[in-house]
Amino acid sequence: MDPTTTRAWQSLDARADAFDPDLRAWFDADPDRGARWTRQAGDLHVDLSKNLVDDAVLEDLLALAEQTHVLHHRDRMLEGERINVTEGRAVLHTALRRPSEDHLEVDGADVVAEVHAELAKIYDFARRVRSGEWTGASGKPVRTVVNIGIGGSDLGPVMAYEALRPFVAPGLSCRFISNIDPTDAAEKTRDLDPETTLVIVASKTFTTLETLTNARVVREWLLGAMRSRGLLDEGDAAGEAAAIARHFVAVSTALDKVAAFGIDPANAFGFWNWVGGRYSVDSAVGTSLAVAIGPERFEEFLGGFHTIDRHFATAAPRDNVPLLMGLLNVWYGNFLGSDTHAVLPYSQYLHRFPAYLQQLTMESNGKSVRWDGTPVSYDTGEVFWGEPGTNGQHAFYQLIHQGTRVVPADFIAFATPTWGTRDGDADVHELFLSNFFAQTKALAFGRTADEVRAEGTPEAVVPARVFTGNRPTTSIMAPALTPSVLGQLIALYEHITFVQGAVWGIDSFDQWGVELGKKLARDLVPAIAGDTAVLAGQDSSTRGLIEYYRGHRV
Ligand SMILES: O=P(O)(O)OC[C@H]1O[C@](O)(CO)[C@@H](O)[C@@H]1O
Repeated sequence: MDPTTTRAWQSLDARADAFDPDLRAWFDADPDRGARWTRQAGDLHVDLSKNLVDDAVLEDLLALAEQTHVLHHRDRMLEGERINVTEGRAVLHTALRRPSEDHLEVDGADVVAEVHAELAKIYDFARRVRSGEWTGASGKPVRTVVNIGIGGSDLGPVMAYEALRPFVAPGLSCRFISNIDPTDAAEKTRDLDPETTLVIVASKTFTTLETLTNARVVREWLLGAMRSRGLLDEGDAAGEAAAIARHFVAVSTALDKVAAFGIDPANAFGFWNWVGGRYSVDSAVGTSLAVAIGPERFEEFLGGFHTIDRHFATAAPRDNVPLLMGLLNVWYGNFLGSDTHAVLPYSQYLHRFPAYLQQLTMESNGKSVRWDGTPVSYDTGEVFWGEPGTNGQHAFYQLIHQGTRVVPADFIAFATPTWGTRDGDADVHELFLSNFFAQTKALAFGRTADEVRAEGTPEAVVPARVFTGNRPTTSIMAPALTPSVLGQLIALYEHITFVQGAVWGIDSFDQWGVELGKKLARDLVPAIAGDTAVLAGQDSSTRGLIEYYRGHRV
């Protein structure tokens, strides 16, 4: 449906015209605003009070959710209806983290049972690798797991691995190869010991050019390195197959294609086409993580997702954190003119979280037509971006504090640093957190000209030192960055993304927008290689760029 036809949308439109937010005045008038606008979801303590929202706007936003049937749509997703209409698929990433005693039948199969059967295989494999029972071809245990994948088959695993580094088994590490730029695989294999390396080729479709190319490159590297160590003879096909069987496993929904690539399907972990790539870190796509942190911690990770799934499914609308945060994003994007949204984790371990969220949110909600193919007449997905604090403070926060654009921002922090710290680091953590607390305060309340003057600032400089305030933020805190809390954070953003897509009436689960570029890249290969006829058929810009490349390549 077209959300602009709802009464709630029209009311929000009218409200936005006259909206004159004043966080200072709102906090002064309501000493309980902080508590009144704080919600709990699992371990996540979410303070919404520094958003540009009052009770009237909240009521309209909740009415908008009702009039666009967001919660009905949520239930259809959770029950396995084919809400990914352009691909005719169910959307069931939430089934990946349901407990084994649950049941959910889709197309005659109990998907929860299937999930747990696959998890059991992954956990068994992870235990064998971690214990040293699984060895490479020369009998040495695995020291490095190399995940080859891209998009959802890379960003989730690498983000979660980085976030949970303190839980990684000593002596084990992961590397991630994603880019088809040959320097990526070259750099990641340069100092690797092939005898102790296990490669996981992760691709939902097992057709992705980057991943299959990198898998071939790394296979050649591994076999070549084995040969140069005298562990394999030139032309020994059986020896090669045996080496591949010990050093390569795959993750995919297309096990036939895995076999065609030369990986024994017995060494493959599957998932299902009802899991979108960007929603797949908690499927077999997370195998590298399961090996790195171990099955018990991976279970906690899944448990964290499930906690937020339950919250999203059951919490009353006005306490439902993903619903509220999704609706606030709609408020900023569609009514207050924000084009972007910053995510600023005060945790170095979360340094890949914004990049992960970029795929989750922008591949999901960067759409211009609704489910029924009709064009939207309003903005959809905003640009998500971010960097960990405090680094960002010394880079782009200037614009968030004093620029002309309003950038709603989510600040994320943890009470206890717990790991990666040394004795005495508690003080440093407090300095770190003082920045987290200070930034949202500065953004909300700013600094008036009179306050600046009172500091003795020369009059000529006063305007430049004024902070208008009223820069919206949400603060998310949790006790510590554990596997469970990471799962909770990911699920929170998955459901925020869902809520926005549901209000806009778009299909958040397809990604046709990535296809054209892939096709054109394939079509251009002959022109780049020197086919003059194909080159002549290109537009003048593309032709000129290819000619430049051909003229300058050394
Ligand atoms: O896992 P696959 O099939 O290799 O796809 C990788 C990524 O490519 C995309 O399809 C986009 O091209 C993403 O949606 C996906 O996560």
